[in-house]
Amino acid sequence: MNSEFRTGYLAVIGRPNVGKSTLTNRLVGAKVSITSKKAQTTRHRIHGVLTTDDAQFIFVDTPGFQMTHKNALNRLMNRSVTSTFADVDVILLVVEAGRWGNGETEIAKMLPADKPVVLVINKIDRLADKAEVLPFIAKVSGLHDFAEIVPLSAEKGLGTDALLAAVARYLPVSPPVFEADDITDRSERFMASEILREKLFRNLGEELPYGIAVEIEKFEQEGDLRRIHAAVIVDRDGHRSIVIGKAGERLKRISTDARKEMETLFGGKVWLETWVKVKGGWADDERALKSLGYD
Ligand SMILES: Nc1nc2c(ncn2[C@@H]2O[C@H](COP(=O)(O)OP(=O)(O)OP(=O)(O)O)[C@@H](O)[C@H]2O)c(=O)[nH]1
Repeated sequence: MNSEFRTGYLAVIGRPNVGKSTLTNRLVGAKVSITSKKAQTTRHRIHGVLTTDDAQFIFVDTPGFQMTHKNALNRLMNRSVTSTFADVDVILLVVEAGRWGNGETEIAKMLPADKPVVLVINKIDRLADKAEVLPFIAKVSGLHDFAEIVPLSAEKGLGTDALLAAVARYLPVSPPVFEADDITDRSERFMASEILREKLFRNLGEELPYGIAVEIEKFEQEGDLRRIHAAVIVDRDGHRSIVIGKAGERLKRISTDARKEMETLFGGKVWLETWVKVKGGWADDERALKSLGYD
């Protein structure tokens, strides 16, 4: 192995809708491995891993920034900031070409001084003339001491290699944490739980109970069909109704969103059964939804 191999943790942050998910998915794709070679040094959940010849990029979840809820930033300021930035090596702040608004100003205030922040200027495909980005770069470079500024289009895949090259420099020299190509159904299982978790975050917004977790209890494959049994685990009985929603509608929406994304990712039908479990005891009688999807 390359003795200069680098491995590090990255947080992708930014205002809602700037393209964080598009960027992360473009970089990571479905290639996720959960076989850790050594103890994880992060408290974060891993969103995805990209391994190249020279480096391993480990993308961590940044829930505070993934919520579309208008109070997401307040919430983040109150309690998530430290944990979002703890343990990562590089922060990728994503903005849209030509747009630096209040959201960006607020986020910039929270950036830690001791971590490299790479500014990603996304959606440059929208610019009629790519040179239009130059005055914007000049402007934003004065707003924070960015380690690098990289214009790109996450959707079109333009400039993403340049981003990786720019980011790799800030990762510590260290062997990979994850196996490079170990794509097994365990990794699909992992992706399934991450997708469901993300849908919970999105749909519950500010109501997201503390300590909520997802457990994939069964993951079976028959041809192209995957049968997945997932439990959403909450701390207290009162949290269950929050997740389930009126007449089970919320959990149904969450599960449908999750199933659709799983089907796209896995390239086949998914039969997803989801229910809510209160930590410490099963609540099968309250099983919210029996079978979803596979229509
Ligand atoms: N034109 C263009 N659109 C993009 C690009 N990247 C993302 N988008 C679009 O921007 C919208 C938001 O993208 P997401 O990746 O969901 O943004 P996000 O920052 O993850 O959003 P939240 O999860 O709500 O915080 C989607 O409609 C994307 O298709 C890009 O490079 N160019």
